Amino acid sequence: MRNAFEIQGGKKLKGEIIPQGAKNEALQIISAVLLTGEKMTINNIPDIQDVNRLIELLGDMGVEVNRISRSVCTFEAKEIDQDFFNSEAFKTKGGGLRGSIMILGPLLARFGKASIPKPGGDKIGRRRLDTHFLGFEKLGARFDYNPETGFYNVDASNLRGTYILLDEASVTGTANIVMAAVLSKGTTTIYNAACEPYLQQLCKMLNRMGAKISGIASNLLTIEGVESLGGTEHTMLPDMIEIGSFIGLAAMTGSEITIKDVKYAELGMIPDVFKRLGIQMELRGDDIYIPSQDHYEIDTFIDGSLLTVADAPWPGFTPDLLSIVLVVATQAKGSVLIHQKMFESRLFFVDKLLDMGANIILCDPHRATVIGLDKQIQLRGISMTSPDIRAGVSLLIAALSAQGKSTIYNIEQIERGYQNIDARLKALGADIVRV
Ligand SMILES: CC(=O)N[C@H]1[C@@H](OP(=O)(O)OP(=O)(O)OC[C@H]2O[C@@H](n3ccc(=O)[nH]c3=O)[C@H](O)[C@@H]2O)O[C@H](CO)[C@@H](O)[C@@H]1O
Ligand SMILES: C=C(OP(=O)(O)O)C(=O)O
Repeated sequence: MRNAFEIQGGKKLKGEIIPQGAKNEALQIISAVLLTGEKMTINNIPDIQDVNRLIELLGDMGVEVNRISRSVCTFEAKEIDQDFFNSEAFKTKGGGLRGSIMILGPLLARFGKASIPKPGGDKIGRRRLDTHFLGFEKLGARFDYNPETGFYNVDASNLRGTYILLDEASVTGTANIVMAAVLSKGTTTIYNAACEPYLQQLCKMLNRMGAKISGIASNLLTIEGVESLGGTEHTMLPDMIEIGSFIGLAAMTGSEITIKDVKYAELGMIPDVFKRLGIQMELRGDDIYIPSQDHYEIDTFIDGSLLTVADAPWPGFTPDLLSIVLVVATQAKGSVLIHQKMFESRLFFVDKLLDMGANIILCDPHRATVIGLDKQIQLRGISMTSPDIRAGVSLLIAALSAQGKSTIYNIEQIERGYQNIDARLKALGADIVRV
């Protein structure tokens, strides 16, 4: 199996790149097709493992799936094969990705019961699901977890709207509860709701299907339950995490890159965080143009103290881009403290960057101080294994900037979230071979 990339680093890249549709939005939107028996047409679907697995799972459940092209798919969830939920196939496939947890809300809303194997996803620390189940319970569901089978079973024949204060602003948790609430009786109020663009897109689509959700983009959602939902068409936003990854890639490799049609207004503080690392960029129409730059200098706080880049629930900075910020900082002038507040095992990949010659002090599992090399010393190519999706891309960026050859193993981790990444980077001049 060809599951490694061999990279000859040190080349400047040049050209235009189109971001894929957003992975984390796609997982919500595709789960939501279960809420109606009518036809749903979904555009700009990223052709990546996680999303393809979810689409396959829906097909196995009995949803009529028509893949018109790699990026457009129609779904009709007229009937669902309830026996499939007891099968080994469901255990393997459902457990294979984190996003599968979001079929629970729609299944509960429409069929009154659902079960799901403990979901997969990255090993980036503890990833609890309390918010999801506490929310379902508030709506009147009962759930149990069977440690022997590894299944969560939820029963909810009569969901009723209520006031829910989420114990944390969980992204997939909010999506799940919203999808359960749209068909519940009465009014549901969700406070401390996550409000990422993924969720805004989901809520807007649900409203087009006939749902009554207000407060979209805020952390207070009000949902008036309706009897049923109809079909609609939906187009995914460009993937903001991919856009951030490409900004980092351009800076680190000194490349001139234009990222096309980014939907800038939806990127929140992402461009500003990269600008504080000293990276120049220009908004041209709706494209981000990054000139080739040999140096970039990290800003300090106004009082002159060391800059900290930390994650926070939206509109804060997404944790999914902190690994990329970290790697880009290794070649900046100046220093920065990276504070990964949400996940406790997402910074350990810095060991690989240390092997490549980067100057980083891992203070504790959540914090790393990066002392930039200002491109005075290039990183060295090494062999490494990708531990998770974003660390994987960060290592790929490091390898593309490094002197000599690097090999990255376990690239499924990268490919579950980045579409055709080797071919797309090769088109910009990168030297990547799949081995
Ligand atoms: C499929 C999908 O969409 N995955 C994304 C989703 O995962 P997911 O929805 O699983 O992540 P959650 O938002 O539930 O939580 C992520 C982590 O942050 C912690 N937490 C969360 C909210 C909060 O207010 N305080 C807090 O500490 C949680 O305990 C957890 O450790 O959101 C994460 C956080 O943006 C992203 O990294 C994932 O890429
Ligand atoms: C952590 C991520 O994905 P998942 O939640 O699917 O593991 C991610 O997209 O960075």
